[in-house]
Amino acid sequence: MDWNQALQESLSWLAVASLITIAGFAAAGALAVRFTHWGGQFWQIAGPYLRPKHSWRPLLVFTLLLVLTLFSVRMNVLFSFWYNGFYSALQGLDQPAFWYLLGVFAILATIHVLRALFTYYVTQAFSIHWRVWLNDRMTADWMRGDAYYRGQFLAEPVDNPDQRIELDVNNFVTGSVSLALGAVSALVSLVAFTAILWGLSAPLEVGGVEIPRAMVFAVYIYVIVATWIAFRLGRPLIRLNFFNEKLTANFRYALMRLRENAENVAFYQGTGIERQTLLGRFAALIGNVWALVYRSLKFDGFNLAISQVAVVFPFILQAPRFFSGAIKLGDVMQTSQAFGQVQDSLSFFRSSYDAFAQYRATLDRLTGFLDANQQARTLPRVTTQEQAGVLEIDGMQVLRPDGFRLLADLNLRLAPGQALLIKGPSGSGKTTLLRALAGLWPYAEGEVRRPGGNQALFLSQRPYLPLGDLRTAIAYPASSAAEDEDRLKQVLRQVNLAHLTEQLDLSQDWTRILSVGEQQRLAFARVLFNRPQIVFLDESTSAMDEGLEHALYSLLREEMRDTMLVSIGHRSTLANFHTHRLEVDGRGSWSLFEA
Ligand SMILES: Nc1ncnc2c1ncn2[C@@H]1O[C@H](COP(=O)(O)OP(=O)(O)OP(=O)(O)O)[C@@H](O)[C@H]1O
Repeated sequence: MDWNQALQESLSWLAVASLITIAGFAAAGALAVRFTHWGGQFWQIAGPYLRPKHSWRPLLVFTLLLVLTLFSVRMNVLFSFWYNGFYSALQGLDQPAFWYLLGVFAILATIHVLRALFTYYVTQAFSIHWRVWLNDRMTADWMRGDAYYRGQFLAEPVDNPDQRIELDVNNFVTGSVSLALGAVSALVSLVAFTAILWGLSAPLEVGGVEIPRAMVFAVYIYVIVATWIAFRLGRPLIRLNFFNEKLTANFRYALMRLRENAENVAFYQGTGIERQTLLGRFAALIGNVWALVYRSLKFDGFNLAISQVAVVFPFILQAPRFFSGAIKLGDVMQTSQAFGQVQDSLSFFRSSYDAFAQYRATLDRLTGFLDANQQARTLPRVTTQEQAGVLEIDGMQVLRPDGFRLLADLNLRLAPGQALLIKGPSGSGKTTLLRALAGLWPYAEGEVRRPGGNQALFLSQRPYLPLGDLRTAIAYPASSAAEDEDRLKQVLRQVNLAHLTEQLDLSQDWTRILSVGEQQRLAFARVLFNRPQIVFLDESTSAMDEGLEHALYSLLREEMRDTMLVSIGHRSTLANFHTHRLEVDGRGSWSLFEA
């Protein structure tokens, strides 16, 4: 190799290889997207990001990554020629060449280090931007059209959306980048180093038959046979790794559930049975870990042995020519290196089999998630029109998921300041009616006109406090600004939670700290803070005594005279605060009374 020409040659090699690789990659990518299932899935997830319509940047950066991958292959090729020259100089006791090649090495090594760091940075930046975009898309898609809630009504609801958003998005991005660049690197290295081996190999006579370029054929046969055996040995690892993830998740879920329900378990003194569950799940996990260990012993043992043989195999093949003086030490060393590179490149496809299987599982989970969200959005819901200052229900039918009719043909109208109390036996569909009015319940028909957006507030049976500080919890779903401080304190005092006024900025797990009754009072503070035109209260005072319930309803009526109320409640004392009463029997019939 003429090192004076190396830069120029390398640049033209890089230009040609880049053009071929980019064209080949684009063509292979388009074919995969068009004709393979996984390609289609990939495009469903990543298409909107990679399309130039969105931005040219991702495509340009990925192209840069392809070029950097080729650059890395070229560096390896240069190093292999450097080794050749260096060992030949040593063998020839050629001191000037020795020092000259050390100088060349300094340049090569500097470029190599800078290239590696730059490639690392660009790969990470590309992955991070992609992950940010994908996370944004997935969470937005999950929230859009209430898919996160309505997904439960699908025939096959998706499991663990949290895992899909957090873990699978990350795995998808890293998997896509590493598999794509790994395959390109392996293929280009394969071509480049096969060419080097081709140049270094001589014919070999086996049983009187002369095999031309025997070295190249020997490498391929060696690696293909080794790959096939390793593949057979390693195949069960895919299943074992899959189980490992699943069993770990099961164990972690059991631990998390115990933590979530600590108080209940403690009251029941149920630690014995909980421990049994934990140990049972852990035993399953550990059983699988042992299976992984035994399988890895065979698999890694074989791989280690093969790579040890691979150290000497090229030397053995080239030994006769070296000792006969036909080739130099440098050629032998370069042969060994090229042999290693070809072996690595071919091995990539074997070792990636596992990674690719996991990648396909990730694709399944992400596309399954997007499809389920889409289906959840297309589930029917009552037609809701936003209209200020009125609640009108026309021809509403509410069914159970099994088709049983809970409520038939409901019609009613509320004007500002009016209040409706819904009563009926347990399980008669009162909460479900509120779900239908909120547009959440898919098994309902009819038309609803009511205030929308922030002007309607639904307080559900189980109080909900978001993560974060207390001011966020009070203002929810609105956000609170600094100037709201006085109003926040005032509404807290109004609902008898004056002791919390100094803790507005404290981030705690408020659901755990506050009693259910206090959480219900906080929900009333939320109503007073947001002042909506209509409030739906589903047994929102169930944990309070009658006196407190009376005080809070009186407060609502005094402070928000024009607000419409729709309450569900069992206590007769509630009737005083409502202008209308709707009684449902849970079999379709209903009666409306005016107070
Ligand atoms: N997601 C669901 N899947 C299947 N059935 C459901 C679902 N949600 C509610 N149901 C059923 O619909 C019926 C009405 O439930 P709903 O919660 O509306 O009753 P309710 O009148 O509010 O009862 P309670 O007074 O006890 O709160 C019940 O039989 C319940 O089991």
